[in-house]
Amino acid sequence: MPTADPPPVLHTFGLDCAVGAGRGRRVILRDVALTVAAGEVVGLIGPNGGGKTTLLRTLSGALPPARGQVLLHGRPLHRLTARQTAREVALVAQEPSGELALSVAETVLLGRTPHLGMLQRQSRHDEEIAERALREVGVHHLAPQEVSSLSGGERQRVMIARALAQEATCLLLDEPTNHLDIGFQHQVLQLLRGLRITTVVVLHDLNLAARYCDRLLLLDDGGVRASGRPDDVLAPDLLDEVYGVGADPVAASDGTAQLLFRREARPPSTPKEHRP
Ligand SMILES: Nc1ncnc2c1ncn2[C@@H]1O[C@H](COP(=O)(O)OP(=O)(O)OP(=O)(O)O)[C@@H](O)[C@H]1O
Repeated sequence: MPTADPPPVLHTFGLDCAVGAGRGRRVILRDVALTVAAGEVVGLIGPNGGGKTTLLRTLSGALPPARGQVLLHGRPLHRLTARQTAREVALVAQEPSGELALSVAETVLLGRTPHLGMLQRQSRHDEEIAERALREVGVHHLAPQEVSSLSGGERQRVMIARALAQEATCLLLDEPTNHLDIGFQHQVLQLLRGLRITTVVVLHDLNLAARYCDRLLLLDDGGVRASGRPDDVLAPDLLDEVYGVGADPVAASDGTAQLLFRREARPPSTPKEHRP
């Protein structure tokens, strides 16, 4: 008997995403269709306030869907316990919270928490996984230092190491290249690609998104404006419409398509319908 293909790691249908509660509740995105297969790297792009973080938080289970569902390995995310979700999904938020008083080593070891039983302490095995994650991200030398003493870029890499220590099957990263110098931006994205873990990553740099993502989802005006291969999504006409910036595609020496942005840009405060 033929075996059925495994379900995608992430799948949404009829998904509306909202923030706030009660009378302050606001639907930010409507009808988001997203399917992420095992090992794929999908980039979320779009202008400020377009809903990238809101979608990422909904995919992580931190925000409940306003409508529709998120399926994780074919199972409705809202039916999983926080612990079950944390074994499968690691979210690296834009700003770390709460870990600043801990050392780097302790922070990364926290990534093992979903794998421990009640009152169970981390074992040597957990410490080895945490040490490997620190090495993979190139911050092993910072292990004894307090997170509060790190630079923005070092802190960012520690948070990625913690996500790796979590050994989740799906990584969700909100602007992981924020604060990183150009060398580390490429290093971190190369590392993520090399891990072959299913990844959804918010990126503002469209050239990094083109280079490192298999597919892109462009969020704007309350929904998905385009999705598909980077070459298709990063079409100059669409970028002009969404960002108000002219872009010329050029071939990089390694053959990947990159964008050269023109200097003139429409003022971002001009509503789109009134732009020249
Ligand atoms: N808790 C909240 N209450 C009310 N509005 C919110 C809340 N969180 C986010 N928003 C609003 O939701 C919209 C989408 O925000 P979101 O952070 O998802 O956008 P983004 O695409 O990640 O933006 P950026 O590129 O600037 O990080 C914004 O208009 C934002 O002000």
